[in-house]
Amino acid sequence: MSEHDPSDDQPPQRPATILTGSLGAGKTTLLNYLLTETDQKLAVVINDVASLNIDAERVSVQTELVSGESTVTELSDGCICCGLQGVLRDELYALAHTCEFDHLIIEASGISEPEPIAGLFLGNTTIATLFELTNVVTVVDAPRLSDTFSETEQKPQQQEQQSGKPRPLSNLTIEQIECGNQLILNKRDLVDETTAERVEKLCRLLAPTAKKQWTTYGMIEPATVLEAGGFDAGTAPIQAGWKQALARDEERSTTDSESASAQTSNTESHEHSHDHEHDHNHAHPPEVYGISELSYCVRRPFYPDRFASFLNTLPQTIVRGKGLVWLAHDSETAYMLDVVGNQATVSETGRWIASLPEKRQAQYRRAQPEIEWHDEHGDREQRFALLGIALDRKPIQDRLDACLVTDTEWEQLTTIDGLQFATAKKASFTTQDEADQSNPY
Ligand SMILES: Nc1nc2c(ncn2[C@@H]2O[C@H](COP(=O)(O)OP(=O)(O)OP(=O)(O)O)[C@@H](O)[C@H]2O)c(=O)[nH]1
Repeated sequence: MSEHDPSDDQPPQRPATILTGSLGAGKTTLLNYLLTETDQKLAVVINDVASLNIDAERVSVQTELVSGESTVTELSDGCICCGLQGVLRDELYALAHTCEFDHLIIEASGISEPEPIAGLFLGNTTIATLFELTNVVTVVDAPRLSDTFSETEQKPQQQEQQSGKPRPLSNLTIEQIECGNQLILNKRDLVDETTAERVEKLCRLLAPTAKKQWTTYGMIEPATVLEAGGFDAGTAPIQAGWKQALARDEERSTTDSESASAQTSNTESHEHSHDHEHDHNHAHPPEVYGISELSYCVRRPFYPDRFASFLNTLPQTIVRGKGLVWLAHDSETAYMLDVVGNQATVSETGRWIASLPEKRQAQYRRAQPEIEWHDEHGDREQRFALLGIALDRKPIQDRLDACLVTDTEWEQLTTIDGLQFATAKKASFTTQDEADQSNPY
Protein backbone atom coordinates (compact mmCIF):
# COMPACT_ATOMS: atom_id res chain seq x y z
CA MET A 1 0.00 0.00 0.00
CA SER A 2 1.50 3.35 -0.93
CA GLU A 3 0.39 6.66 0.51
CA HIS A 4 -1.48 9.06 -1.68
CA ASP A 5 -0.20 12.63 -1.81
CA PRO A 6 -3.01 14.78 -0.44
CA SER A 7 -2.04 17.52 -2.83
CA ASP A 8 -2.92 15.28 -5.77
CA ASP A 9 -6.04 15.88 -7.75
CA GLN A 10 -9.29 14.16 -6.94
CA PRO A 11 -8.56 10.42 -6.65
CA PRO A 12 -9.75 8.21 -9.50
CA GLN A 13 -13.18 6.66 -9.25
CA ARG A 14 -12.70 3.06 -8.14
CA PRO A 15 -14.99 0.06 -8.36
CA ALA A 16 -16.72 -1.10 -5.19
CA THR A 17 -18.46 -4.32 -4.18
CA ILE A 18 -20.81 -4.86 -1.27
CA LEU A 19 -20.68 -8.34 0.21
CA THR A 20 -23.83 -9.23 2.06
CA GLY A 21 -25.57 -12.37 3.30
CA SER A 22 -26.95 -13.93 6.43
CA LEU A 23 -24.97 -14.63 9.61
CA GLY A 24 -22.55 -17.46 8.97
CA ALA A 25 -23.33 -17.75 5.25
CA GLY A 26 -19.63 -17.65 4.36
CA LYS A 27 -18.89 -13.98 3.57
CA THR A 28 -15.56 -13.88 5.40
CA THR A 29 -14.57 -17.24 3.95
CA LEU A 30 -15.25 -15.89 0.47
CA LEU A 31 -13.41 -12.67 1.21
CA ASN A 32 -10.35 -14.56 2.41
CA TYR A 33 -10.42 -16.68 -0.72
CA LEU A 34 -10.56 -13.54 -2.88
CA LEU A 35 -7.58 -12.09 -1.02
CA THR A 36 -5.52 -15.19 -1.68
CA GLU A 37 -6.49 -15.55 -5.33
CA THR A 38 -6.67 -12.06 -6.77
CA ASP A 39 -3.83 -10.02 -8.20
CA GLN A 40 -5.69 -6.82 -7.42
CA LYS A 41 -5.03 -4.65 -4.39
CA LEU A 42 -8.15 -4.65 -2.31
CA ALA A 43 -9.31 -2.18 0.26
CA VAL A 44 -11.58 -4.07 2.62
CA VAL A 45 -14.03 -2.61 5.12
CA ILE A 46 -15.50 -5.12 7.53
CA ASN A 47 -18.45 -4.36 9.73
CA ASP A 48 -19.32 -6.32 12.81
CA VAL A 49 -22.12 -5.18 15.06
CA ALA A 50 -20.28 -6.54 18.09
CA SER A 51 -17.47 -4.56 19.65
CA LEU A 52 -15.09 -7.41 18.86
CA ASN A 53 -14.61 -7.65 15.10
CA ILE A 54 -13.60 -11.28 14.75
CA ASP A 55 -14.06 -11.24 10.98
CA ALA A 56 -11.67 -8.31 10.57
CA GLU A 57 -9.08 -10.13 12.64
CA ARG A 58 -9.41 -13.24 10.51
CA VAL A 59 -9.13 -11.22 7.32
CA SER A 60 -6.23 -9.12 8.63
CA VAL A 61 -4.26 -12.25 9.43
CA GLN A 62 -5.02 -13.64 5.99
CA THR A 63 -4.07 -10.37 4.33
CA GLU A 64 -0.69 -10.27 6.01
CA LEU A 65 -0.07 -13.90 5.16
CA VAL A 66 -1.05 -13.48 1.56
CA SER A 67 0.20 -10.26 0.17
CA GLY A 68 0.61 -7.51 2.67
CA GLU A 69 -0.78 -5.31 -0.08
CA SER A 70 -4.38 -4.93 0.83
CA THR A 71 -5.77 -2.78 3.57
CA VAL A 72 -8.37 -3.86 6.09
CA THR A 73 -10.52 -1.45 8.06
CA GLU A 74 -12.76 -2.53 10.89
CA LEU A 75 -16.01 -0.85 11.76
CA SER A 76 -17.31 -2.45 14.93
CA ASP A 77 -19.93 -1.94 17.57
CA GLY A 78 -22.74 -0.85 15.30
CA CYS A 79 -24.27 -1.41 11.95
CA ILE A 80 -23.12 0.37 8.80
CA CYS A 81 -26.63 0.31 7.36
CA CYS A 82 -27.85 2.58 10.15
CA GLY A 83 -25.89 3.82 13.20
CA LEU A 84 -22.45 3.70 11.59
CA GLN A 85 -23.41 5.14 8.19
CA GLY A 86 -21.63 8.42 8.87
CA VAL A 87 -18.54 6.60 10.10
CA LEU A 88 -18.55 4.45 6.96
CA ARG A 89 -18.84 7.55 4.78
CA ASP A 90 -15.85 9.16 6.51
CA GLU A 91 -13.87 5.96 6.26
CA LEU A 92 -14.51 5.60 2.55
CA TYR A 93 -13.55 9.20 1.95
CA ALA A 94 -10.30 8.72 3.85
CA LEU A 95 -9.50 5.45 2.06
CA ALA A 96 -10.07 7.02 -1.35
CA HIS A 97 -7.76 9.92 -0.54
CA THR A 98 -4.96 8.16 1.30
CA CYS A 99 -4.60 4.60 -0.02
CA GLU A 100 -3.64 2.98 -3.27
CA PHE A 101 -5.93 0.14 -4.23
CA ASP A 102 -7.83 -1.24 -7.20
CA HIS A 103 -11.12 -2.30 -5.71
CA LEU A 104 -13.10 -1.65 -2.53
CA ILE A 105 -14.98 -4.48 -0.84
CA ILE A 106 -17.37 -3.82 2.03
CA GLU A 107 -18.32 -6.88 4.03
CA ALA A 108 -21.58 -5.98 5.72
CA SER A 109 -22.51 -7.69 8.94
CA GLY A 110 -24.99 -10.55 8.65
CA ILE A 111 -27.69 -8.36 10.15
CA SER A 112 -27.22 -5.35 7.87
CA GLU A 113 -29.73 -4.32 5.28
CA PRO A 114 -27.80 -3.89 2.01
CA GLU A 115 -30.04 -1.25 0.46
CA PRO A 116 -29.06 1.67 2.71
CA ILE A 117 -25.38 0.79 2.22
CA ALA A 118 -25.83 0.72 -1.55
CA GLY A 119 -27.63 4.05 -1.26
CA LEU A 120 -24.39 5.70 -0.12
CA PHE A 121 -22.91 5.08 -3.55
CA LEU A 122 -25.82 6.36 -5.57
CA GLY A 123 -26.92 9.77 -6.64
CA ASN A 124 -24.91 12.93 -6.48
CA THR A 125 -22.95 12.15 -3.35
CA THR A 126 -19.26 12.59 -2.68
CA ILE A 127 -18.94 8.84 -2.22
CA ALA A 128 -20.55 8.27 -5.63
CA THR A 129 -17.87 10.41 -7.24
CA LEU A 130 -15.14 8.39 -5.52
CA PHE A 131 -16.56 4.90 -6.06
CA GLU A 132 -18.63 3.10 -8.65
CA LEU A 133 -20.77 0.40 -7.09
CA THR A 134 -20.28 -2.46 -9.54
CA ASN A 135 -21.66 -5.42 -7.58
CA VAL A 136 -23.86 -6.29 -4.67
CA VAL A 137 -22.87 -9.88 -3.97
CA THR A 138 -25.08 -11.91 -1.67
CA VAL A 139 -23.65 -15.06 -0.14
CA VAL A 140 -26.50 -17.52 0.35
CA ASP A 141 -26.28 -20.20 3.02
CA ALA A 142 -27.80 -22.91 0.82
CA PRO A 143 -28.65 -25.52 3.47
CA ARG A 144 -30.09 -22.90 5.79
CA LEU A 145 -32.21 -21.30 3.08
CA SER A 146 -33.66 -24.66 2.19
CA ASP A 147 -34.27 -25.51 5.86
CA THR A 148 -35.94 -22.18 6.51
CA PHE A 149 -38.60 -22.93 3.97
CA SER A 150 -39.06 -26.63 4.64
CA GLU A 151 -39.32 -25.88 8.36
CA THR A 152 -41.95 -23.27 7.76
CA GLU A 153 -43.88 -25.80 5.70
CA GLN A 154 -44.06 -28.21 8.62
CA LYS A 155 -44.39 -25.93 11.61
CA PRO A 156 -47.77 -24.65 12.68
CA GLN A 157 -48.40 -21.14 11.43
CA GLN A 158 -46.70 -18.56 13.55
CA GLN A 159 -48.37 -15.60 15.07
CA GLU A 160 -47.65 -12.38 13.39
CA GLN A 161 -45.04 -10.13 14.86
CA GLN A 162 -46.08 -8.34 18.00
CA SER A 163 -45.53 -4.68 18.52
CA GLY A 164 -41.96 -3.84 19.41
CA LYS A 165 -40.55 -7.28 18.65
CA PRO A 166 -37.82 -7.46 16.03
CA ARG A 167 -38.52 -8.71 12.52
CA PRO A 168 -37.68 -12.35 11.91
CA LEU A 169 -34.13 -12.75 10.66
CA SER A 170 -35.41 -14.76 7.71
CA ASN A 171 -37.01 -11.57 6.34
CA LEU A 172 -33.62 -9.91 6.33
CA THR A 173 -32.03 -12.92 4.64
CA ILE A 174 -34.64 -12.65 1.92
CA GLU A 175 -34.05 -8.91 1.48
CA GLN A 176 -30.33 -9.53 1.17
CA ILE A 177 -31.03 -12.05 -1.59
CA GLU A 178 -33.43 -9.69 -3.32
CA CYS A 179 -30.88 -6.89 -3.34
CA GLY A 180 -27.96 -8.86 -4.84
CA ASN A 181 -27.18 -8.66 -8.54
CA GLN A 182 -25.01 -11.69 -7.92
CA LEU A 183 -25.83 -14.62 -5.67
CA ILE A 184 -23.11 -16.95 -4.42
CA LEU A 185 -24.92 -20.13 -3.45
CA ASN A 186 -22.48 -21.37 -0.83
CA LYS A 187 -21.99 -24.63 1.11
CA ARG A 188 -22.66 -26.83 -1.92
CA ASP A 189 -20.87 -29.63 -0.05
CA LEU A 190 -23.69 -29.67 2.50
CA VAL A 191 -26.64 -30.07 0.14
CA ASP A 192 -27.71 -32.96 -2.06
CA GLU A 193 -28.87 -32.61 -5.65
CA THR A 194 -32.56 -32.24 -4.77
CA THR A 195 -31.88 -29.57 -2.15
CA ALA A 196 -29.57 -27.74 -4.58
CA GLU A 197 -32.37 -27.62 -7.16
CA ARG A 198 -34.75 -26.36 -4.51
CA VAL A 199 -32.34 -23.61 -3.46
CA GLU A 200 -31.89 -22.55 -7.09
CA LYS A 201 -35.63 -22.41 -7.52
CA LEU A 202 -36.09 -20.29 -4.41
CA CYS A 203 -33.36 -17.90 -5.52
CA ARG A 204 -34.85 -17.60 -8.99
CA LEU A 205 -38.14 -16.77 -7.36
CA LEU A 206 -36.68 -14.13 -5.06
CA ALA A 207 -34.16 -12.55 -7.44
CA PRO A 208 -35.09 -13.54 -10.98
CA THR A 209 -32.45 -11.45 -12.73
CA ALA A 210 -29.46 -11.98 -10.43
CA LYS A 211 -26.54 -14.13 -11.62
CA LYS A 212 -26.19 -17.29 -9.58
CA GLN A 213 -23.13 -19.39 -8.94
CA TRP A 214 -22.49 -22.37 -6.65
CA THR A 215 -19.45 -22.46 -4.38
CA THR A 216 -17.97 -24.52 -1.59
CA TYR A 217 -16.02 -22.49 0.97
CA GLY A 218 -16.47 -19.46 -1.28
CA MET A 219 -14.01 -20.79 -3.83
CA ILE A 220 -14.78 -18.76 -6.88
CA GLU A 221 -12.85 -17.17 -9.72
CA PRO A 222 -12.14 -13.66 -8.26
CA ALA A 223 -13.09 -11.95 -11.50
CA THR A 224 -16.65 -13.17 -11.01
CA VAL A 225 -16.92 -10.93 -7.98
CA LEU A 226 -14.48 -8.16 -8.84
CA GLU A 227 -15.30 -7.42 -12.44
CA ALA A 228 -18.20 -5.14 -13.23
CA GLY A 229 -21.06 -7.48 -12.58
CA GLY A 230 -24.06 -5.55 -13.61
CA PHE A 231 -25.26 -3.82 -10.49
CA ASP A 232 -27.65 -1.33 -11.96
CA ALA A 233 -28.88 1.45 -9.72
CA GLY A 234 -31.75 1.99 -12.13
CA THR A 235 -33.15 -1.53 -11.95
CA ALA A 236 -31.99 -2.52 -8.45
CA PRO A 237 -35.02 -1.07 -6.71
CA ILE A 238 -37.34 -3.25 -8.81
CA GLN A 239 -35.39 -6.46 -9.22
CA ALA A 240 -36.94 -8.36 -6.30
CA GLY A 241 -39.25 -11.12 -7.46
CA TRP A 242 -42.32 -9.69 -5.72
CA LYS A 243 -41.77 -6.27 -7.29
CA GLN A 244 -41.42 -7.83 -10.73
CA ALA A 245 -44.65 -9.74 -10.14
CA LEU A 246 -46.49 -6.50 -9.41
CA ALA A 247 -44.90 -4.85 -12.45
CA ARG A 248 -46.01 -7.75 -14.67
CA ASP A 249 -49.50 -7.41 -13.26
CA GLU A 250 -49.53 -3.72 -14.12
CA GLU A 251 -48.33 -4.52 -17.63
CA ARG A 252 -51.08 -7.10 -18.08
CA SER A 253 -53.66 -4.65 -16.75
CA THR A 254 -52.51 -2.06 -19.27
CA THR A 255 -52.63 -4.57 -22.11
CA ASP A 256 -56.05 -5.75 -20.95
CA SER A 257 -57.43 -2.25 -20.81
CA GLU A 258 -55.91 -1.39 -24.17
CA SER A 259 -57.42 -4.42 -25.88
CA ALA A 260 -60.74 -4.41 -24.10
CA SER A 261 -62.61 -1.71 -25.94
CA ALA A 262 -64.72 0.65 -23.92
CA GLN A 263 -65.05 -1.47 -20.81
CA THR A 264 -65.67 0.59 -17.73
CA SER A 265 -63.87 -0.30 -14.57
CA ASN A 266 -65.51 -1.46 -11.41
CA THR A 267 -64.49 1.40 -9.24
CA GLU A 268 -64.40 -0.22 -5.84
CA SER A 269 -63.05 -3.67 -6.05
CA HIS A 270 -60.89 -5.63 -8.45
CA GLU A 271 -60.01 -2.56 -10.36
CA HIS A 272 -56.67 -4.03 -11.33
CA SER A 273 -58.12 -7.28 -12.57
CA HIS A 274 -56.42 -9.58 -10.13
CA ASP A 275 -58.83 -12.17 -11.43
CA HIS A 276 -56.58 -13.16 -14.28
CA GLU A 277 -57.86 -16.64 -14.99
CA HIS A 278 -58.37 -15.65 -18.61
CA ASP A 279 -54.72 -14.89 -19.20
CA HIS A 280 -53.23 -17.55 -17.01
CA ASN A 281 -53.26 -20.12 -19.76
CA HIS A 282 -49.83 -19.14 -20.91
CA ALA A 283 -46.69 -19.49 -18.84
CA HIS A 284 -45.23 -16.28 -17.45
CA PRO A 285 -41.46 -16.38 -17.29
CA PRO A 286 -41.31 -17.47 -13.64
CA GLU A 287 -43.74 -20.30 -14.33
CA VAL A 288 -41.26 -21.84 -16.69
CA TYR A 289 -39.34 -22.67 -13.53
CA GLY A 290 -42.34 -23.89 -11.59
CA ILE A 291 -42.67 -20.56 -9.82
CA SER A 292 -46.04 -18.92 -9.71
CA GLU A 293 -47.25 -15.57 -8.55
CA LEU A 294 -50.42 -13.88 -7.54
CA SER A 295 -50.70 -10.12 -7.64
CA TYR A 296 -53.54 -8.83 -5.56
CA CYS A 297 -54.57 -5.27 -6.39
CA VAL A 298 -57.98 -4.26 -5.13
CA ARG A 299 -59.58 -0.97 -4.09
CA ARG A 300 -61.38 -2.19 -1.00
CA PRO A 301 -60.11 -2.59 2.56
CA PHE A 302 -59.68 -5.87 4.40
CA TYR A 303 -61.66 -6.62 7.52
CA PRO A 304 -58.69 -6.86 9.90
CA ASP A 305 -59.74 -9.95 11.84
CA ARG A 306 -60.46 -11.96 8.71
CA PHE A 307 -57.18 -10.94 7.13
CA ALA A 308 -55.34 -11.88 10.34
CA SER A 309 -56.97 -15.32 10.16
CA PHE A 310 -55.86 -15.66 6.56
CA LEU A 311 -52.29 -14.86 7.55
CA ASN A 312 -52.43 -17.37 10.36
CA THR A 313 -53.34 -20.13 7.95
CA LEU A 314 -51.23 -19.27 4.94
CA PRO A 315 -51.00 -21.94 2.27
CA GLN A 316 -47.74 -23.84 2.58
CA THR A 317 -46.89 -23.20 -1.05
CA ILE A 318 -46.32 -19.48 -0.45
CA VAL A 319 -42.64 -18.62 -0.21
CA ARG A 320 -42.63 -14.84 -0.33
CA GLY A 321 -45.04 -11.96 -0.28
CA LYS A 322 -44.79 -8.24 0.02
CA GLY A 323 -46.71 -5.08 -0.67
CA LEU A 324 -49.20 -2.54 0.59
CA VAL A 325 -52.31 -3.43 2.56
CA TRP A 326 -55.38 -1.34 3.33
CA LEU A 327 -57.16 -2.22 6.58
CA ALA A 328 -60.71 -1.12 7.25
CA HIS A 329 -60.23 0.03 10.82
CA ASP A 330 -57.69 2.65 9.86
CA SER A 331 -58.17 5.02 6.96
CA GLU A 332 -54.94 6.89 7.58
CA THR A 333 -52.26 4.25 7.73
CA ALA A 334 -50.80 2.23 4.89
CA TYR A 335 -49.60 -1.17 6.09
CA MET A 336 -46.79 -3.24 4.66
CA LEU A 337 -47.30 -6.98 4.33
CA ASP A 338 -44.11 -9.03 4.53
CA VAL A 339 -44.37 -12.79 4.15
CA VAL A 340 -41.47 -15.20 4.34
CA GLY A 341 -42.58 -18.83 4.34
CA ASN A 342 -45.37 -19.02 6.88
CA GLN A 343 -44.24 -15.99 8.84
CA ALA A 344 -46.32 -12.97 8.05
CA THR A 345 -45.86 -9.52 9.45
CA VAL A 346 -48.06 -6.52 8.87
CA SER A 347 -46.58 -3.24 9.99
CA GLU A 348 -47.35 0.43 9.61
CA THR A 349 -45.37 1.87 6.76
CA GLY A 350 -46.65 5.42 6.37
CA ARG A 351 -49.70 7.56 5.72
CA TRP A 352 -51.98 7.15 2.75
CA ILE A 353 -51.57 10.33 0.79
CA ALA A 354 -55.35 10.59 0.58
CA SER A 355 -55.47 11.04 4.37
CA LEU A 356 -53.27 14.15 4.32
CA PRO A 357 -54.47 17.74 4.09
CA GLU A 358 -55.28 18.68 0.51
CA LYS A 359 -52.29 20.93 0.08
CA ARG A 360 -49.87 18.17 1.05
CA GLN A 361 -51.73 15.67 -1.09
CA ALA A 362 -51.17 17.92 -4.07
CA GLN A 363 -47.46 18.20 -3.26
CA TYR A 364 -47.02 14.44 -3.01
CA ARG A 365 -48.98 13.79 -6.17
CA ARG A 366 -46.94 16.32 -8.10
CA ALA A 367 -43.75 14.67 -6.85
CA GLN A 368 -45.00 11.15 -7.59
CA PRO A 369 -47.24 11.37 -10.65
CA GLU A 370 -46.98 7.61 -11.21
CA ILE A 371 -49.21 6.87 -8.21
CA GLU A 372 -52.60 5.74 -9.47
CA TRP A 373 -55.32 7.87 -7.98
CA HIS A 374 -58.88 6.76 -7.42
CA ASP A 375 -61.58 9.43 -7.41
CA GLU A 376 -63.00 8.27 -4.11
CA HIS A 377 -60.24 6.31 -2.37
CA GLY A 378 -57.18 8.18 -3.58
CA ASP A 379 -54.15 5.94 -3.21
CA ARG A 380 -55.75 3.53 -0.73
CA GLU A 381 -55.67 0.00 -2.08
CA GLN A 382 -54.40 -3.53 -1.63
CA ARG A 383 -51.30 -3.92 -3.75
CA PHE A 384 -49.16 -6.90 -2.96
CA ALA A 385 -47.73 -9.97 -4.62
CA LEU A 386 -47.48 -13.52 -3.34
CA LEU A 387 -44.89 -15.84 -4.84
CA GLY A 388 -44.64 -19.55 -4.43
CA ILE A 389 -43.84 -22.86 -5.95
CA ALA A 390 -46.89 -24.35 -7.67
CA LEU A 391 -49.28 -21.85 -6.11
CA ASP A 392 -52.91 -22.73 -6.45
CA ARG A 393 -54.03 -19.19 -7.20
CA LYS A 394 -57.79 -19.46 -7.34
CA PRO A 395 -58.44 -20.66 -3.76
CA ILE A 396 -55.98 -18.07 -2.44
CA GLN A 397 -57.70 -15.30 -4.37
CA ASP A 398 -61.06 -16.50 -3.09
CA ARG A 399 -59.81 -16.47 0.49
CA LEU A 400 -58.38 -12.98 0.05
CA ASP A 401 -61.63 -11.78 -1.49
CA ALA A 402 -63.44 -13.15 1.54
CA CYS A 403 -61.24 -10.94 3.74
CA LEU A 404 -62.47 -7.77 2.01
CA VAL A 405 -65.25 -5.85 3.69
CA THR A 406 -68.62 -6.93 2.33
CA ASP A 407 -71.09 -4.52 0.77
CA THR A 408 -73.08 -4.47 4.01
CA GLU A 409 -69.98 -3.84 6.11
CA TRP A 410 -68.95 -1.21 3.60
CA GLU A 411 -72.23 0.60 4.11
CA GLN A 412 -71.63 0.66 7.85
CA LEU A 413 -68.44 2.55 7.38
CA THR A 414 -68.73 6.23 7.97
CA THR A 415 -67.23 8.64 5.54
CA ILE A 416 -63.92 7.50 4.24
CA ASP A 417 -62.02 10.29 5.96
CA GLY A 418 -62.09 9.46 9.62
CA LEU A 419 -63.19 5.97 8.69
CA GLN A 420 -64.54 4.02 11.61
CA PHE A 421 -65.30 0.39 11.42
CA ALA A 422 -68.05 -0.65 13.74
CA THR A 423 -66.90 -4.05 14.85
CA ALA A 424 -63.35 -4.51 13.66
CA LYS A 425 -60.93 -4.32 16.53
CA LYS A 426 -57.65 -2.54 16.12
CA ALA A 427 -55.59 -5.12 14.32
CA SER A 428 -53.37 -7.01 16.70
CA PHE A 429 -50.87 -7.70 14.02
CA THR A 430 -49.50 -4.23 13.53
CA THR A 431 -45.88 -4.43 14.34
CA GLN A 432 -43.89 -1.27 14.46
CA ASP A 433 -43.97 0.93 17.51
CA GLU A 434 -43.24 4.07 15.71
CA ALA A 435 -44.86 4.25 12.33
CA ASP A 436 -43.07 6.30 9.77
CA GLN A 437 -45.30 9.23 9.21
CA SER A 438 -44.09 9.78 5.69
CA ASN A 439 -45.97 8.39 2.76
CA PRO A 440 -45.45 4.72 2.00
CA TYR A 441 -43.89 4.89 -1.47
N1 LIG B 1 -19.24 -26.96 5.08
C1 LIG B 1 -19.02 -25.70 4.71
N2 LIG B 1 -18.76 -24.76 5.64
C2 LIG B 1 -18.52 -23.49 5.22
C3 LIG B 1 -18.55 -23.15 3.86
N3 LIG B 1 -18.29 -21.81 3.76
C4 LIG B 1 -18.10 -21.37 5.01
N4 LIG B 1 -18.22 -22.37 5.90
C5 LIG B 1 -18.11 -22.31 7.36
O1 LIG B 1 -19.21 -21.58 7.85
C6 LIG B 1 -18.83 -20.84 9.01
C7 LIG B 1 -19.18 -19.36 8.83
O2 LIG B 1 -18.38 -18.84 7.79
P1 LIG B 1 -17.99 -17.30 7.73
O3 LIG B 1 -17.18 -17.09 6.52
O4 LIG B 1 -17.44 -16.84 9.02
O5 LIG B 1 -19.42 -16.66 7.55
P2 LIG B 1 -19.82 -15.11 7.61
O6 LIG B 1 -20.92 -14.94 6.65
O7 LIG B 1 -18.64 -14.24 7.44
O8 LIG B 1 -20.36 -15.04 9.10
P3 LIG B 1 -20.76 -13.70 9.94
O9 LIG B 1 -19.61 -12.76 9.87
O10 LIG B 1 -21.00 -14.24 11.32
O11 LIG B 1 -22.00 -13.16 9.35
C8 LIG B 1 -17.35 -21.08 9.19
O12 LIG B 1 -17.17 -22.11 10.11
C9 LIG B 1 -16.88 -21.53 7.82
O13 LIG B 1 -15.75 -22.37 7.86
C10 LIG B 1 -18.87 -24.16 2.88
O14 LIG B 1 -18.97 -23.94 1.68
N5 LIG B 1 -19.10 -25.41 3.38
